[in-house]
Amino acid sequence: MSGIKVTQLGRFPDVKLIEARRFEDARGFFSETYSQRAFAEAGIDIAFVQDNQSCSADKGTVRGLHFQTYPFAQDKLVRVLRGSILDVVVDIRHGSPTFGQHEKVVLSAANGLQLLVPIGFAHGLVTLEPETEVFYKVSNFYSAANDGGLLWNDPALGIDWQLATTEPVLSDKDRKHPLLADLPHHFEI
Ligand SMILES: Cc1cn([C@H]2C[C@H](O)[C@@H](COP(=O)(O)OP(=O)(O)O[C@H]3O[C@H](C)C(=O)[C@H](O)[C@H]3O)O2)c(=O)[nH]c1=O
Repeated sequence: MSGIKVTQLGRFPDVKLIEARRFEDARGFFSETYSQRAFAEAGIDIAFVQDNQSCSADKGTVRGLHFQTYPFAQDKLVRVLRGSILDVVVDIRHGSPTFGQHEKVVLSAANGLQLLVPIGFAHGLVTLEPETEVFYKVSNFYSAANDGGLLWNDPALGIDWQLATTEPVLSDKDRKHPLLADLPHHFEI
């Protein structure tokens, strides 16, 4: 049975940690990392339309916190091909009892864990090793006009990124996102 194991990530019922079976032998391993059938059988029936991959040369690289707004809002299925990340999700659904709260989890090539980040959550990561490669499927196409963000180190979020230094490697864009208090009501429940 190739099935997947699905568990909830912390306080967020809709954020799922997914473990796909690894068939190990003397050569290494094989894994069906994504199967529309296995995911649907586990209650995850999302039509992914685009695959993304990023490589970060340095440990301590922060990417995020990102989301796309409607009509290009995206669910994301994130995994690590090489190295490891601390993956962070923040509930940005106004009206949610957990609005502004976050959960985080280590995803690595070694643990093979995947994270399903649904629409309504901002997503970010910090690399824990050099040359870390992240792969993720998304349920809507890229739209620069709908590219949203939240400031990674907003004190109101209280995220411990476990950085060895105070300054991460960061894009100029990621230095300029709004604070949670100033975030427009892109998502509401
Ligand atoms: C996301 C994306 C970007 N691009 C272009 C736009 C920029 O010229 C360049 C780098 O984009 P960006 O700096 O937004 O890439 P990251 O900082 O890795 O952001 C991503 O990583 C964080 C963790 C996320 O969760 C987002 O899905 C995603 O925004 O690729 C595209 O052409 N298509 C795309 O789907």
